Amino acid sequence: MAVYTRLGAEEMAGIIAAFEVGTLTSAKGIAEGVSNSNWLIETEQAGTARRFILTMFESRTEIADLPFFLDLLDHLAAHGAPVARTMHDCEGASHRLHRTPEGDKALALIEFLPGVSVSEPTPEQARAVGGALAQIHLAAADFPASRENSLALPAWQQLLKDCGREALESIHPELGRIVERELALLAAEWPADLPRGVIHADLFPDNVLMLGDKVTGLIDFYFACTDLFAYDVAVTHAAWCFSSDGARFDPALSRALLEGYAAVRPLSEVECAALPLLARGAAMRFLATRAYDWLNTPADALVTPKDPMAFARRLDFYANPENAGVFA
Ligand SMILES: Nc1ncnc2c1ncn2[C@@H]1O[C@H](COP(=O)(O)OP(=O)(O)OP(=O)(O)O)[C@@H](O)[C@H]1O
Ligand SMILES: N[C@@H](CCO)C(=O)O
Repeated sequence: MAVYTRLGAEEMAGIIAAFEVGTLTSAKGIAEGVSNSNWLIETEQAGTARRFILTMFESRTEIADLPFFLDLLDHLAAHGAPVARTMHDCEGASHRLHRTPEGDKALALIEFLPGVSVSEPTPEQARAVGGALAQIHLAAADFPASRENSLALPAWQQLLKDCGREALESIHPELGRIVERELALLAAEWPADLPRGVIHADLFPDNVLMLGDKVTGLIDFYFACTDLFAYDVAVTHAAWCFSSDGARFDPALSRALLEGYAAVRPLSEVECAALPLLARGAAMRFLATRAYDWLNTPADALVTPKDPMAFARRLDFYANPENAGVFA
């Protein structure tokens, strides 16, 4: 479920009126998603039905980061990337604050894009996703703002330290040892001088809308930041090329994703050479946040934490020298 804040009908009509997109005709809470509250909004304007997504940002998103995220959507859409534009309100603002019993929360109204998220991607779909990822890397080249990656190596180290070795070993007896070994290697060898720019940083299948083999929407840019392009390729590889439990690697998806990316933005030799290590980092990023959530989510919480071992298995795969050829 992902509607954390209740909005009454009059309240919702008032919110939508401020965006001047017509009269509200329906507002339905969206079940998917875990971080924010989302509604599918329908309005009628001059006899035409229009659809939008209303997002209320819950505690995980810093309001100070919203101009970066929302201006980025507009920039990418204006450069022809499959990304939803934000609807600006009557004062020209990309987001508004709304008073709720838990304090002021930010709201944004975003263009509705057609498409569904695939759960069993085909190689042709992976190829299209690789191409769309490269497209946003190129399209963001002249985006003027930047944002530090708040989930880079120092954050993984801190999150895993906060978990504690004993707690990690309660998830799996080997996890403490693996994390210690891998964090040391990543800290020693993380590349600093590869091409960088704005990256999505979380391009999982549930953040891509597709119709057949075509990408119709890249969504959920709320981890977007300025970091290595090849790291974003590694994140997307880890997210798309395995069964969701991480137990099975699919070489056809991997080949197609990498070819799709390279067809739009060829990777340099140094970027290709760094991919095996960056993929270990990508697996560690999701292992760290998932392990932290696994250990710190109250049993009666509305959301079920995701399995950290699914990314420990991917890490194991990427760390195995026999699999180095995957990125060759
Ligand atoms: N621009 C859009 N057009 C159409 N549908 C959208 C759009 N943005 C979001 N959605 C729908 O809303 C759902 C929830 O959105 P999203 O994944 O951004 O939620 P979240 O809680 O913010 O993120 P997450 O669960 O990844 O932390 C998506 O699965 C998708 O079905
Ligand atoms: N895509 C992430 C959740 C949001 O960062 C995961 O699967 O762990």
